[in-house]
Amino acid sequence: MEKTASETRLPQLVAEHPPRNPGMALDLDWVARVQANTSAIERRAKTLPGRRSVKKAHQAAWLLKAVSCIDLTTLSGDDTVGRVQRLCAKARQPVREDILEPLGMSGLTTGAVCVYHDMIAPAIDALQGSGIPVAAVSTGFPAGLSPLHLRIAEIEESVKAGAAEIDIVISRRHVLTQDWQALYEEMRAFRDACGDAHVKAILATGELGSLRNVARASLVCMMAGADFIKTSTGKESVNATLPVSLVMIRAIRDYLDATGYHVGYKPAGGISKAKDALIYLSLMKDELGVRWCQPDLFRFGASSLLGDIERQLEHHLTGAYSANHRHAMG
Ligand SMILES: O=C[C@H](O)COP(=O)(O)O
Repeated sequence: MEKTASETRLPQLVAEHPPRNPGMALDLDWVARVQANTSAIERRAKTLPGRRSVKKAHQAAWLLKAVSCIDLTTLSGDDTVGRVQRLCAKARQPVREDILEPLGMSGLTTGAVCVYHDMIAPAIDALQGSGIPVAAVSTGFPAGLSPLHLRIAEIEESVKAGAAEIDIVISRRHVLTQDWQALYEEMRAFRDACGDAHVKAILATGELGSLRNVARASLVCMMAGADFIKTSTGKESVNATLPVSLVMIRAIRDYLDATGYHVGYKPAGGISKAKDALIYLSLMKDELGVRWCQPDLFRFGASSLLGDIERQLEHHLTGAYSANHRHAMG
């Protein structure tokens, strides 16, 4: 990505939103044709961290871009209203004013706040007037093994409670047994239950066995109307990785080429360093273009990334790092 200065400068916001992916009939021949060359993908992924993805002069702008793409997340059994309120305050003002002002930035927020169903109402209250959407994880997150009718009812409840985005988990067994029809029908039912709320399909890629399965599951979920495909719940032993990201991003590109519809991408789980955020953004730019570096088509699912980005921005301005407690998350 290290090209001319104008190419590496932060792209201006594009106002127009592409139409929502309506999905299409399940095309099993297309699914069967999908392959993934694991060694080539892993080779390419290995080169990504070594590259200086963004010129130093433009790093602050890209880090601010990364902040606007974060689904600021808390998904813990011990979540409380107080914790969610503090997280929402952070989503409204993700970076301290004294850091933002010299960078000429105001009105920056995270892309969304992501919580369990019970925390939707407190999050909506705390985000009132900010325009920040609440995303809810659903369908028996993280394993997705509760009865189908309960998983669908859970989506409906969360939409009724005001979640604008629903992060569903797929049944991994449908992928592991290559039952694409079952995966398609499940995803279609989830999408229908979401109504106007956007649906992110969590593939739990660390449990899918192969990159080819990741590619095929990505395609089937897009055919069934997923607005976003997302790597992980953050609870698997392997979460977002660069090889998996390459496969999913290329599936998004193939789907765009074939249908004209834009599907978003959300790597999630274990992304906690600013430098990793820059690698992901530069990967999106290289593979799909700058349009996919905006929050309606790209999100990070992350609970601790924001703190490191704020530290790096402060370092960019002052040349020094402050203590972690100055960048508390909630
Ligand atoms: O979807 C978001 C993930 O659960 C967050 O994972 P993390 O806590 O590893 O950042």
